[in-house]
Amino acid sequence: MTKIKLCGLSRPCDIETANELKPEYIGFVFAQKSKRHLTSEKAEELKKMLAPGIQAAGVFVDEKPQTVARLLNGNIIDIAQLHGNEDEVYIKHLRRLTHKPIIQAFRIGNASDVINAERSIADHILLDSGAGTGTAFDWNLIQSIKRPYFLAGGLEPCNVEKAVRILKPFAVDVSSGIETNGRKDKTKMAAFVAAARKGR
Ligand SMILES: O=C(O)c1ccccc1NCC(=O)[C@H](O)[C@H](O)COP(=O)(O)O
Repeated sequence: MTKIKLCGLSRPCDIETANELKPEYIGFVFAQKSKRHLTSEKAEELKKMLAPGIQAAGVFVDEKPQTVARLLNGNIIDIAQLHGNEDEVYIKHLRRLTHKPIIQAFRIGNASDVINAERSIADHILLDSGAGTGTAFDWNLIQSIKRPYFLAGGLEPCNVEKAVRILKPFAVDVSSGIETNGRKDKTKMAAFVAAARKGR
């Protein structure tokens, strides 16, 4: 059954909404240049509010492995989402610092990107068009992928049901599609979760 990840939560009211909607994952963005960037102190405060059973992913872009491991081992996040140029050497290094799971994100522009994603040594792969940009990649490129994946990029309440029904991803991941004027929108979050569940 396709799981749901609501990414880029940054306010207590976003966590309250997530606790009501019960997605399997939420995401905190630690990428320095992101408009959704959170400090570790803020993330810790929000994580304490999060209902048990919802896992918090931390989104990083080429962050020091020690910083990622500190957040994982301190239970501020439960899973690391690597969204930069992190390679096998980086992932092996991070694995020596923590036993927590790792998602590696891939930008899918052609068939070789899909092959690279399938070969990842990370626990999970996430297929995206960019980095929280709200645009979709060509789903035809992943019609015959064998490995389970998080589907991301341009998902919205109006297209997620179809994505789940046709592609049957391990999980769907959304950020821009549940925002209004750069803030998470409770109505859109609820509509997204309902539509994703309808497609299961
Ligand atoms: O959200 C960001 O600002 C961000 C910055 C740098 C790296 C990754 C980032 N976001 C990742 C995500 O929000 C999602 O995993 C995914 O890209 C979905 O984004 P969207 O297309 O906006 O739904």
